[in-house]
Amino acid sequence: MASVSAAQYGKDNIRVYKVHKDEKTGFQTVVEMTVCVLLKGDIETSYTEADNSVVVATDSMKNTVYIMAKQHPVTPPELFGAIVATHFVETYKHIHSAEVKVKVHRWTRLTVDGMPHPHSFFRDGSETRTVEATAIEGNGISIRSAIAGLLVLKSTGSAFHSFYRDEYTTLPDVYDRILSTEVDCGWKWNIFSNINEVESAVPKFDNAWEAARKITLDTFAKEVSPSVQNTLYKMCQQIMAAVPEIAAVDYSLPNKHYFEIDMSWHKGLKNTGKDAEVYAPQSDPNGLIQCTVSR
Ligand SMILES: O=c1[nH]c(=O)c2[nH]c(=O)[nH]c2[nH]1
Repeated sequence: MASVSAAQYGKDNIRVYKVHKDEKTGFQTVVEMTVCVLLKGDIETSYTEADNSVVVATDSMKNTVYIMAKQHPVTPPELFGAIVATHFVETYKHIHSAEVKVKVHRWTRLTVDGMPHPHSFFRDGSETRTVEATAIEGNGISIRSAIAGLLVLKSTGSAFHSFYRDEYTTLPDVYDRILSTEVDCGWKWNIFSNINEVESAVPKFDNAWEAARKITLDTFAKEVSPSVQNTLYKMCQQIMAAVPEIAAVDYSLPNKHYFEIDMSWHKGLKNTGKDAEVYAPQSDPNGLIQCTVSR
């Protein structure tokens, strides 16, 4: 008889919105999130014997996320994720691990007539702030914070040459190219023993996110990049130095290619090398450069 060697289940794509209304100033602040909850524990019999008595319904998980959002702060997402994850392992004796992913969508306050508007917002790009908080019974809470979907491009200040050449190589050395990527950058915090430790760390979460975002964008802009690999590593080093409480930083960067278009066939038009102005953006295939840097 085959046995279950790994099992988890939960609710994905739980969409939640919370508004904070400041009665004094009349200003409202909004948070929109997409949450995923995955539970592990003594649940094998639900798979092997149709024993639903061990199944906390995924519908109940959705309800729990709504109730937790009402009863607790939803910011920073690290704290909210840790609260929800801890709830599941503490509430159900047979659940030993809960992984909660919180993806925060951007609602940026509108400026109207030069003033921040009290209750109107716009979606500022597809970037999200994401958190994976995992509570494991007896083993504390692990948290990975991340920036995802931050699309950037530089029109010069990037090169790629002197790479390995063999009979499969057609790419020429390039000393001036376009560099574009969609940043996925994560940082793992040292393990928290319990929810109180996460609460004490609250001011650090926003600071780390701001530092990682600034370092990523500043380095992308300022560095003359010899490769995605090296630029990514320089970002990792700076984030590790800026946030002492993290154990590791990881990046996953697609290299979104922009191809030169040879127009010499049309009346000798010059559009390559230093004359390149019109390019063909490629949707696929793309390079994919990943790295994790630890202490
Ligand atoms: O920055 C780069 N890294 C690579 O590994 C690579 N490979 C490639 O074809 N172009 C690039 N660019």
